[in-house]
Amino acid sequence: MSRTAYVRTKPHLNIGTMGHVDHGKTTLTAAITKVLSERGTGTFVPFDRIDRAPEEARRGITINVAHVEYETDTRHYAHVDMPGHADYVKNMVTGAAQLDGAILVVSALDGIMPQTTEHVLLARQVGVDHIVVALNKADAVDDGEDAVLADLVELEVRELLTAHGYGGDAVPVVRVSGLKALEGDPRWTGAIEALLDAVDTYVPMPVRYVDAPFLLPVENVLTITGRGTVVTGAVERGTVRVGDRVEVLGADTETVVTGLETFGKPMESAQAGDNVALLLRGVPRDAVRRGHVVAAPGSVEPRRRFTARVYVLSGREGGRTTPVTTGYRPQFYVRTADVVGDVDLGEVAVARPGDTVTMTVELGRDVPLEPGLGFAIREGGRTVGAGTVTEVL
Ligand SMILES: Nc1nc2c(ncn2[C@@H]2O[C@H](COP(=O)(O)OP(=O)(O)OP(=O)(O)O)[C@@H](O)[C@H]2O)c(=O)[nH]1
Ligand SMILES: [Mg+2]
Repeated sequence: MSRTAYVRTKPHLNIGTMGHVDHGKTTLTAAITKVLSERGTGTFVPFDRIDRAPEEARRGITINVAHVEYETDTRHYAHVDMPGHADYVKNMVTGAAQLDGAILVVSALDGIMPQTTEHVLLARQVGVDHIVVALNKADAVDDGEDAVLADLVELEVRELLTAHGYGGDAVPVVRVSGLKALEGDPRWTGAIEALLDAVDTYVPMPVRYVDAPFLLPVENVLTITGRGTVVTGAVERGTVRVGDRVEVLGADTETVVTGLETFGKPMESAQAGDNVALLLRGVPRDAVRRGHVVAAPGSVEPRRRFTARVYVLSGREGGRTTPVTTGYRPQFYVRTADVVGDVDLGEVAVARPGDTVTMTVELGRDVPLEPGLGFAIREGGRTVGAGTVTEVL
C-alpha cells in the first residue's frame, strides 16, 4: 500500500511546549491539535497519545511520537511536548536544541515554579530566540480576586523573561485553558486560536542553511522489521536525498540513506529544519545511538577539547551552592549527546555560582564541535551551567 508523500506547501517550523510539571503542557498540546483538526489543518491527537514511547510506533518509519504535526493558515509546524519533571530536563535539552520557538506554559494558579525558570534558562542557552507564553488554567482564575492573581503571574513571567534576555514586555502572553478548549468551550477554543496567531506572528521564520553540508543529530533509533535501522531527529543544516551517502559519527561508519519520511509521509529530500526519519542501509541497530551525528561524509571532524564561555547557575536557579574548581567532571549536553568532560579553569581556578567564566573542557569522547555551539552542564540530575563553544582546540 502506498502512502501519501509529504508535499511542502508552507514554511516548516519546529516549536514546543515547555514549563513546570503539571502546568498543562500536554493538555494544551492536545487542545491545539483539536482546534486545528476542526479547522481541517491537523489531526486531533488525544492527551494519552502524546506521551507514547517511540517503540510503540507500528506504522512506517515514523518519527518520535512525542512530536505532533499541524498547520495554521500560513505554516506547517512540528510540535514537541516536553516533560516538566526535573528528571526529564535531559529530553528538554535535546528537544529544545531544535526549536525555532517555544510556548512557555505557566499555570495562572501556581505562577513561576523551579522548572519554569530552568526551562527559560535552557531555552536561552540552546538558542531558542522566541518564546510565547500560554498562561494556562485561566478558567480557574476567572473572576474577582483570582483575576488579580493572573495579572500578578503575568507580570512575574514578563520579568523572568526580561531577566533572561527575552524582552518580556514584548512577549505575547495569552490566557488559555487547555482543559476547557479540549471540552469544546468556544470561549477557550478562541483563546487557542489567539495563541496560535501569536506564534505565527511573533516567531519569525528562521534562516535555514539548506546549502551547507548535511548534518542531523540523532534523537532516537528504531528498527523496522525487514527494512533496517532508522534514526530520527531534526536536520540541523543542509539537504539530504534518498540515495545519498552519509557518515554516522559515533558509530564510525559510512552508509546510504535508503528511505526518508516526515510524520509517516515519504519524502524525496529533506532540508534544514525538517523533522525526519532516515532509513540507513546495513547499519545494525545497536551500532547507532542518540547523540551520534549523521552528516555528509568528511564534512565535520569530531573533536574533544574546546574553550567555552560558561554561566554557572546560582543556587536560586537550581544550580550549585558551592564553587566549581579545576578538575570538576560533570556531564556535557551537546546537541543530542550526553558526554562527561574535565573542566580546567586556568588562572581563574574557581567559578562561583552566578559567575560567567571561560573554561577549557576535555570531553570523554569526540563529538562534532564548532564555535557558537551551545551546551548545558549537568550534575546529579540537575542543570548547573550553560555555555557556548568559543574555540575548538
Ligand atoms: N483547570 C484547569 N486544569 C488544567 C488545565 N490544563 C491542564 N489542567 C490539569 O492539570 C493537570 C496537569 O496537566 P498536564 O497537561 O498533564 O500537565 P503537563 O504540564 O503536561 O505535565 P508534565 O508533562 O507532567 O510536566 C491535569 O490534571 C490537567 O487536567 C486548564 O486549562 N485548566
Ligand atoms: Mg506532559
